[in-house]
Amino acid sequence: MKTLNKNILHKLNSFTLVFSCFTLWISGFLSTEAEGILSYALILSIGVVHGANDVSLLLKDKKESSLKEILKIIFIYVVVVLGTAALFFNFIAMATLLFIILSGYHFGEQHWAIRLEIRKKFKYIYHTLYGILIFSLLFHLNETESIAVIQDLTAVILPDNLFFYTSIASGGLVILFCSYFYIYIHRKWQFWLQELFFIAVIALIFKTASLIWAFAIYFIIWHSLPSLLTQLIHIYGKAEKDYLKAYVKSSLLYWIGAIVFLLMLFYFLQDYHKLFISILVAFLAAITLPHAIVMTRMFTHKKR
Ligand SMILES: CC1=C(/C=C/C(C)=C/C=C/C(C)=C/C=C/C=C(C)/C=C/C=C(C)/C=C/C2=C(C)CCCC2(C)C)C(C)(C)CCC1
Repeated sequence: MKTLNKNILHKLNSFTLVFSCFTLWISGFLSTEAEGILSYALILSIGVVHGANDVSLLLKDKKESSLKEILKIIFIYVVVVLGTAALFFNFIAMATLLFIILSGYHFGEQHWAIRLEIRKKFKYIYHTLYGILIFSLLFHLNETESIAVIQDLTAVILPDNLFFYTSIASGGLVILFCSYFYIYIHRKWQFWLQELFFIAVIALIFKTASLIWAFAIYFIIWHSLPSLLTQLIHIYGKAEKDYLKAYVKSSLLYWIGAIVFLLMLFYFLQDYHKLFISILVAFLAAITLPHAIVMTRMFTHKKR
């Protein structure tokens, strides 16, 4: 998959910024409870749907998509999800750390793969660093809440200021990489200034909103919707209303499967965690690995 066409990218950037401002504006009218409910509704609808078409994405490269082939992919996917969940609960602290790093890579890849072609030897490390910067800012700017959720999830009490230091370290490394990319790949200072502006907007959202609302805004507006657009272009060649309908239709069963899985996790884990958000993190951790693999395959498609 190539970087997005300039026109489409321009529209996507404008949409992302306008909607981010809109969500910040409406949060002024919402109570904390309403913000929480809206966040979970968005994460479990648009957020989960953006990963529910992974089977179609995998089948896209195959010549034939027989029922046997579909069932085989679903079987492997379910095994990876259950295996990750089992690993998560047996080594919860280590698994949470790995999950945050993998999520960083996945979020960084979605942001950059459509904007800039980076050579393989830098790509994985840079995408991961960028995502770690995003998570560090989210956790640092909502420090008390983040430390409480991580404690509820893993029983580990993190020191104050940890995320301040990870923000500085990842931010410094991202700036180093960007300076290199500016010199050797893309000598357009307007592009880099715009990226700096995006980081400032994201930090403002994280500072103003509660933890779950800030995460939901980033996850939906900055990650899931751009991912949906990229997937539509990859599967159908264009992002049009009818294709979106077809995408949602073919995602439906997998979406229901994922929600049933979340309900099962809730049933088994409710006595172990005080906060629902901890169960949500465990759920996302279990379904992220296969989804991240499918997305990396999609982004590297054209090189095969
Ligand atoms: C196909 C299929 C399916 C489905 C799937 C799906 C539906 C997917 C999705 C996917 C997805 C949908 C993904 C997502 C991702 C996400 C992410 C990557 C996130 C991350 C996050 C984070 C890392 C965070 C965290 C935190 C913490 C840690 C603390 C504080 C709070 C917070 C939350 C911020 C199933 C299973 C049924 C099976 C069959 C096949």
